[in-house]
Amino acid sequence: MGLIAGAVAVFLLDSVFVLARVLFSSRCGAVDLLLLAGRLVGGSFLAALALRLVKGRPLLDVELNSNVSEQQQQLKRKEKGEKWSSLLLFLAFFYLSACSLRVALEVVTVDVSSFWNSLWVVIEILSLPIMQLEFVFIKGLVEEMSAGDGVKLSLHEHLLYWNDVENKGFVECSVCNEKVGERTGGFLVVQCRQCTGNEWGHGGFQVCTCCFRKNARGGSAGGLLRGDKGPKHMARLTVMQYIRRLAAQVQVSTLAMVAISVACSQSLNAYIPKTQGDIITALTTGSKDSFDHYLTDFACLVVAQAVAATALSVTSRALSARLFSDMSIKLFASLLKQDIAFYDHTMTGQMSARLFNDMRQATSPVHIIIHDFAANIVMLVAGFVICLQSSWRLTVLAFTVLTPVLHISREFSRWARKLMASQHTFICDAHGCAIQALTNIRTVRTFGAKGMELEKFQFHMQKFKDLGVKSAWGEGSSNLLSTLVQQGASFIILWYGGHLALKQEFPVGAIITFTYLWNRLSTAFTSLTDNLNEPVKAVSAGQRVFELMDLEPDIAEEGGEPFPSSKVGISFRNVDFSYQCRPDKKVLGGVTLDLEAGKTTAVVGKSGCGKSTLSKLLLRFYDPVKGAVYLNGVDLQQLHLLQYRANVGVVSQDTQLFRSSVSENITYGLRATEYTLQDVERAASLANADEFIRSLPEGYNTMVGESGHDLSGGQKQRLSIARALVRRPRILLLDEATSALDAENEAMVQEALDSLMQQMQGACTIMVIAHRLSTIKNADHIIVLHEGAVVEQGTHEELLQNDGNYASMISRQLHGDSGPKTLEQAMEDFTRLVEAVPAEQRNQLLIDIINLAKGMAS
Ligand SMILES: Nc1ncnc2c1ncn2[C@@H]1O[C@H](COP(=O)(O)OP(=O)(O)OP(=O)(O)O)[C@@H](O)[C@H]1O
Repeated sequence: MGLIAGAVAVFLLDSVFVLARVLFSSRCGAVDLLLLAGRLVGGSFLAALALRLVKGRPLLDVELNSNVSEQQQQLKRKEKGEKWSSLLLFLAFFYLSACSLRVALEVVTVDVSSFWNSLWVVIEILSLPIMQLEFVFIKGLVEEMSAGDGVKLSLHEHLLYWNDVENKGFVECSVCNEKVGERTGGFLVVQCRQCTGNEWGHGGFQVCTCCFRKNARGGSAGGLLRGDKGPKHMARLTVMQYIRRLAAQVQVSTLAMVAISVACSQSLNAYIPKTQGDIITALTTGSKDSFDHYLTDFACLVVAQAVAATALSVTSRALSARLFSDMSIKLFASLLKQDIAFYDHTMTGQMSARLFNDMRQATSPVHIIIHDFAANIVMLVAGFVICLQSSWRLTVLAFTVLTPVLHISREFSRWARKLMASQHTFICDAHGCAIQALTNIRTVRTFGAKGMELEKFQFHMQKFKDLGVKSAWGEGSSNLLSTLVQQGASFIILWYGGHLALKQEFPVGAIITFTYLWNRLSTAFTSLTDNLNEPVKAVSAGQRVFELMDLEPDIAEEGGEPFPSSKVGISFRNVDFSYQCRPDKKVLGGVTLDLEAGKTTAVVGKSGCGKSTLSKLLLRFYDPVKGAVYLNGVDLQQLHLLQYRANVGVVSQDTQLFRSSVSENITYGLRATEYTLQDVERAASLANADEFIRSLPEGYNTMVGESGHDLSGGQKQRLSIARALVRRPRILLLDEATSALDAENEAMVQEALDSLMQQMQGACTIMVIAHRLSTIKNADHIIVLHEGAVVEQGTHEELLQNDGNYASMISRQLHGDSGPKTLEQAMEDFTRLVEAVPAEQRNQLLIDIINLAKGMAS
């Protein structure tokens, strides 16, 4: 409605101007009448559009084949409407620009000595911005009318319109971050036009019908932003909001210093041509006193301007550096504190791209905002005032040309924004591809997938290049047009000002002032419009940076009850759990179990039955979808998570090491005051790792390569066991990882694990995901998981007697999957087993086997 009211008001105002011109101007010739008629017709057209809009009728009723779906009809209507609207807008733009120039040329020749003439001139000058406003409203209405019918989706407050993805190939869905369009299977996209409605067309809300449907079903759709409870949506930033947020990161005193230096340096810069003009005028009139006076002023102004410009440069650079560093720290802190569900859905490349590329892009325009925006705006305002002082006629002429330049630049910036958004997506894809391949380089080489990875990278870079070339051509044409229009203005100044000067009606110095100033103003204007894209580009990067900086995890690590000092028992009660990316697959269903305080509980079951998921819930990487996990009767969600995790020791299957010394890897996460060197060596000895660590070139100070690639699997496991031991945990989670190790390493790791469990026995509550019979058998309690449910539990003997899942699992372990073996085969296996165990442990092995056999016989 605002658009309609504005359009009608502008139309009425313009009609008044046109009528006043026809009635009161004695100079109205044929051309003027033609132009005036055009303005009236344009205005009527505008009013007609407004009326059609009020009646709710679309601008173009497109005849469509009745076979096509309603969605496709809307899309086609919109496509056709957009073509028509581009043509109409092009015509309106040229027509109104011609009208403005004609009015300006006429106004400057009027003699303003009489009151009526002056009044007429003021009215005509006021009509110039009205014409521009008329264009803005025509544009708004045409775009609104040609948009086709919008749809109302529950996830957004405004009407959404079908978005034509065919021209670009794809767009990114704002909800699920997926690329949507013909390249990805043709899901349709809807877009909010009101949210995109700011002047740079920024802030698009695009949602694909695929993800919207999933979203409506409460599914797992969602983009990068998510917490433990599901996807999150952040409001889109507008350019002004982005600038305000950037400013909020900076101290007020720094901002004030920058503002003062901008104001001083630019107003002095605008005033210098005035003094230069005055010097020339003093020369042409032969006034020595004036000449000396203006020359002294000139010298003082130049020095003051240089000092102010230096202050500006120093403060703005210092501000950029400080902003980049402060914001990077905040973003990294935010990336570190997210829920595990967030990392499950995010590629490392995506996160590092946000931390480095987006951060650089988001903060880089600070320099541009200060130097090209603030400085140029001050220059334009100060210059405009000085221009008006020198000659209002020349000012009217010159500034009439500026508005078309602004429109051309704005149109280009809209187009370029779309290209840049696509370019950015391709470069992020390429980046993600490269990081993934380099992180997993050994797998890539093992599977001979080098060529395939390169092809994927090439595909994205090729797209990036194509869009870059297209953008370069567009920029070139836009520059050509702007330059021609600008130089046209310089020509008009010289032509008109020169004629006045020849008639002695205008001081030569004023022409010089005007020409110098116009050069500075047009440079300021060009640089302002050239850089219009920069904040837009930065807003998308800023959006990505700020939304991540604002993202709060659902599972808070701080706050809550302290860890109890007594022994801890853990119980799962009716726990249901599914991972967010596979919401339909229930990984755990109604799990109820107890890990008794100070006892060892073994969890056994087939691969994929949910054993590791249990330990992840225990670490509170995720919260159960239903039910709860209790520690001494207190829900884990009520505990201080950092304190809780500090008391849990973990030995997992995939040991992750960092690029630092062996001892730093063992004490990872502990502060220097929390351990001594003896603690580290003791932990390493108990973990069977001391000997191999001492054989390394620099012992405990040897640097471990990235991801520990220069250590064997067994050595890494033993370091991980030492890491768990040195923390003196009260809860221990062991994921027996012996399958990937050779016999010798396996024996050593097992020995280390046994020693770890022995050390912790009694003082520590242990949950072990067990594969080895001796570990299972020695556990105080055994829980058998099958397809996410607890199917049996008890001691080894009790479970064997049950003759259920556990008994058949043990039997499979002993006999292999191919059924009972012959006595000879069994003896061969037995001999191999005995040989694999270190000599000093063979007796124990034989005793274990005899006990087991007795148990089975009874
Ligand atoms: N982050 C995840 N996102 C989605 N699904 C997952 C994730 N982690 C595990 N799963 C799935 O959950 C199920 C249980 O996995 P879990 O790792 O708990 O099994 P497991 O019993 O420990 O298996 P294994 O003994 O082979 O380690 C599997 O089907 C697995 O594919």
